[in-house]
Amino acid sequence: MLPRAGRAALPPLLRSLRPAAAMSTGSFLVSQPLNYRGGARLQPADASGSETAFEPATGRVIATFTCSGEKEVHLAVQDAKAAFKIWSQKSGLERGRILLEAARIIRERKEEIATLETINNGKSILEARLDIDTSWQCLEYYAGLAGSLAGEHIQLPGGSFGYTRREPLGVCVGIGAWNYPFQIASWKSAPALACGNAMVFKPSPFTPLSALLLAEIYTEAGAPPGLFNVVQGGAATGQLLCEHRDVAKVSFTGSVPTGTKIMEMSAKGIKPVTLELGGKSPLIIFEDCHLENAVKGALMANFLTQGEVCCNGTRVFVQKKILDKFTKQVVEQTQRIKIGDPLLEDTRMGPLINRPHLERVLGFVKVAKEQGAKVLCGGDPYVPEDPKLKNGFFMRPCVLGDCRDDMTCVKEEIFGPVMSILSFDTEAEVLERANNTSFGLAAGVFTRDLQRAHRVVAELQAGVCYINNYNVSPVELPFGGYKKSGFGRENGRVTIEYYSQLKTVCVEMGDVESAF
Ligand SMILES: NC(=O)C1=CN([C@@H]2O[C@H](COP(=O)(O)OP(=O)(O)OC[C@H]3O[C@@H](n4cnc5c(N)ncnc54)[C@H](O)[C@@H]3O)[C@@H](O)[C@H]2O)C=CC1
Repeated sequence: MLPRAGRAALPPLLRSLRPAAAMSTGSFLVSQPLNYRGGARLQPADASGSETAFEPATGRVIATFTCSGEKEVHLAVQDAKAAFKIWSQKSGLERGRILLEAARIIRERKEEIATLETINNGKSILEARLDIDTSWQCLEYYAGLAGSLAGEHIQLPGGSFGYTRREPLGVCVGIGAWNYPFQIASWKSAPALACGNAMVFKPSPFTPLSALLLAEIYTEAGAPPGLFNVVQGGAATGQLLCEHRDVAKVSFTGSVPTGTKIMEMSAKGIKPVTLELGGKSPLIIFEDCHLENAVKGALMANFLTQGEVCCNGTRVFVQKKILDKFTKQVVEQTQRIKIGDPLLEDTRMGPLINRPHLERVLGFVKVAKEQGAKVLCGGDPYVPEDPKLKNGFFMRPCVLGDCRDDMTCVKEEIFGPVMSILSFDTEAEVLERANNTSFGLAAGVFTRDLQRAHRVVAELQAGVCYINNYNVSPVELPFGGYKKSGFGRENGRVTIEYYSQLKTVCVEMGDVESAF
């Protein structure tokens, strides 16, 4: 392990954030630059408009910042290129040691990072802490793999041989969504850096803050300046990154329409892409399930992070015999979810990300009603008693009954706390209906029949399947989608292949046998 830096050596924002208890809902304001380049925070060299970030719980503006223009994007990529030269020459073990130190710092500062995440995203502090846990675990996991990255030795006739080298790609770009800001930055950067790449990361303009902490932590852990840079901005800045000629790869998390554009832009430069896109995942509850677990699973599948989760199992198919019992329990438990100040320990659901998104989600509920669905609970705006939260973007979690496959709420990704319950009779029927979507991110099945569980999962067209649980994401397991939910994977050993390339070296030990 590297020696620990003392408190006095901390970058300014980290100092200003401590202790986490000093930050409370309604008080935090950002006053420092939000770009990070060459190992320091700075204002971008040029601008391509500006953006505003909110505290969703209060509706307050907490940051107004400049979006990076062409010059700033270029400088960030050049800094990353310079760092890549140093970093890619290090052994895997040396890189792993720095990642381990960064993981240790994240663990040590978990409370302040989680607090900042909650203020900027709105998710409950309980969930934000879990996000930070999966983040440092991801760094630890790839730190462990870094030292074992290797090629192969292949014997050829006459004593000749070949070998392969697993080499990094160069400067990788990460573009993130707003629902898991710190975790997305960690899930992209950890495997990228472990393989010897450098990264320029662009967070969502809704959640620009926590990626800066990760950047500062990498520097504090001993990464060369420029190894992990942050540029702020929206679509225009993202586009500049994707189109930059010195960028070797783009890893994107976000919506299908933006993913399509990323792929088109990357195609022009023949750049590999990883796309982690949206979903409309099925959760199938068979009558022989452990009902209590299935109910808990359905809530986990729908209401984490206010339902703003790509892999949520929002189409809940329930076998007819247990439909009423299951629905009753789901509704009771949903009504008990405590909504409010996300920094309070007992809050289980915070506000949605912003007002337009809240209105969009409420609009889906309205259309569902018009199309014949029954609102069994929630689905309306919520105003907490605490006066400072009166302008927050809260709604009550919603369970929709009497849903049909042709309803908008069953077909489209809502990205909010809205569960649609559908009934089914047979396994064959439910499989066909579950797969009848252009998405394929995740799927779940609850049953006590072991053979049925594996048979059903084998037929489900989804990149991540759960048996008797939902929405757990151990970093050891690959995560990613089928169909329009994207391709490439994050987490797990396989992700090394998405951040590295193989060089084949052919060695002749005899004379050249020429055809001429
Ligand atoms: N599969 C997965 O792992 C996850 C997928 N998502 C998906 O993300 C979506 C919600 O996130 P949003 O931030 O609203 O998605 P979005 O697609 O609007 O934005 C995602 C990111 O792309 C950037 N961007 C937008 N236009 C761009 C362009 N033309 N070129 C380059 N970058 C551009 C945005 O600034 C942001 O950083 C949902 O569909 C959700 O399912 C979210 C989290 C995880």
